[in-house]
Amino acid sequence: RAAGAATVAAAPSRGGTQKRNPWDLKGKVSDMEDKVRNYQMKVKTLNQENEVLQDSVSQSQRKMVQVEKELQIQRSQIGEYERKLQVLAGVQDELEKVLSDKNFLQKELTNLEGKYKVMETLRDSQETELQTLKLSVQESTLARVQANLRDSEEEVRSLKETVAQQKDEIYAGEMERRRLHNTIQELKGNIRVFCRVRPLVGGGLPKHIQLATSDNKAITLAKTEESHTGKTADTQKNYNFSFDRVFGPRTSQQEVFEEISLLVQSALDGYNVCCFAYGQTGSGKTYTMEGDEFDETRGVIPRAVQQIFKAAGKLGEQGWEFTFTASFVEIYNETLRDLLYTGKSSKRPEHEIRKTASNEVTITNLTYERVINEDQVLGLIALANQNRSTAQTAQNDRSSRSHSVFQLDIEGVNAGRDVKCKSTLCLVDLAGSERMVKSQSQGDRFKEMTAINGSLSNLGIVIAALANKESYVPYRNSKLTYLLQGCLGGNSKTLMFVNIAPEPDSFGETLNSLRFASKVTHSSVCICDLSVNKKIRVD
Ligand SMILES: Nc1ncnc2c1ncn2[C@@H]1O[C@H](COP(=O)(O)OP(=O)(O)OP(=O)(O)O)[C@@H](O)[C@H]1O
Repeated sequence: RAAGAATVAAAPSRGGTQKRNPWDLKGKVSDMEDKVRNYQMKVKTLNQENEVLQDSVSQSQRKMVQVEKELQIQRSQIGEYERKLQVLAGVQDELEKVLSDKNFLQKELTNLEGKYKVMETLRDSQETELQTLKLSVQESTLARVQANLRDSEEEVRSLKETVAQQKDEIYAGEMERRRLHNTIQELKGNIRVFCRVRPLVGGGLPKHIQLATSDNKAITLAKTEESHTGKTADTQKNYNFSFDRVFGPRTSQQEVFEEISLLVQSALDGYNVCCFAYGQTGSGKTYTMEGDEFDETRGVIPRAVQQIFKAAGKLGEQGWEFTFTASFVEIYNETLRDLLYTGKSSKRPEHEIRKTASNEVTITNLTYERVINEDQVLGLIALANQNRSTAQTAQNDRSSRSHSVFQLDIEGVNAGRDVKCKSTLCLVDLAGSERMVKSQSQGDRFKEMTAINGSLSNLGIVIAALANKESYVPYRNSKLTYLLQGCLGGNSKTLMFVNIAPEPDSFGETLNSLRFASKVTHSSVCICDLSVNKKIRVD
């Protein structure tokens, strides 16, 4: 306002700076009016300006309020930012920490990488070293193994030589054993006769039969002859016989078999072996040959079969391989019957004895069964017995009147030695040898009797001819001897059991049996007193 006042004071008056005369009051009033107007103008202007200014002040105040508001907002934003900044500072601290951690880890990593590289280098060098070591170890091991191998080969070679040598020795020993065994058997006689006395049915010992206890080879049959006149004393006639062995009524099946087992061994050694049981019905032939089902009372056939398979198994260790073929045939009325036949009875084939080109005896249409063990053979024996008993029911007492022939063909091959052996073990249960009064026999019975007598006496003749080494042996005179031709004679071993019944009423038959057997064993020697013989009734 001072400036405004100054401006008013300085406002030009009319005529500018022309000074009014002191008198000129009018002029002076006009001037003053001019000045007031001027001032009023100026006040107006100033008021206007003031209004403008007040407007602008209120505007500015509003703006200031606005600005303050904004400032407030800004402040609160700044506060917000400051909080965020604080948070960010915390985050930054965290980040810095992480960063420093990262740096630390980075350093560690670099450190570890360095170490890893060192380790890698170490590993590489160690691997190279190991490789070198391995190679050298392998080489030395290889050399050692090769040396061991050479030693082992040498050892194996020498062992092989020893084994071959031992095998040779065993083989030579086996051959020597066979030779000696055969020599012993030949010394004992290729034809032997054993006598076996059956126990009395009620037990005890028969009075008319005396056995020599000294050597078990003699048997005496005593017959008391009553005085015909009554004036002289009764006389006792003794009939003495000697055989290769006499078995008393108490002899067990085992003891009997011990004697035969040597012959069974001969069969495996390649010699034909034939074992007969001769005697009247009920004298113990079947008991001797087959026995019964109990272990201790088993007879020759099951024991022989057991021994054969056992011995074959042992010879197998020395390179021998055996094949066994079994057959079982019955001869009844000079007719052959297959005891192993299992077909229909209506289709039962007929059989003929034939000789092959190699002079071997064979029977047409007969069952020849390959067997590999004892049980199989025992099964066949059971089948044969079944077949026999079927025929027996159809024809009473038939088995006593037929011969049954069990044959086991044995073939041995020792491929390593290029040797073979072939033999037959023949075990025969003969028909009952009792004679019948001709007048009492008619029809079929007569035919049977003739057939039995014929074949048994022919068997005696054949064995006697063989024992006497006669040039002609009448094998073909009966089916039995024809069938057994291969097993009798030559190097074959023949054993005949003469079974005798101990009952006094069998005296005649017993004497006949002993005479028959005696004829076989001492064919050229007559032991019995023929004059006495004439007095004995044999029917
Ligand atoms: N040594 C013995 N010990 C005990 N019992 C025996 C003996 N010998 C035979 N026996 C018995 O006597 C009876 C007749 O024997 P076995 O059947 O063997 O005679 P066999 O001569 O074969 O007669 P068959 O000619 O009728 O066949 C049978 O019951 C048998 O068990």
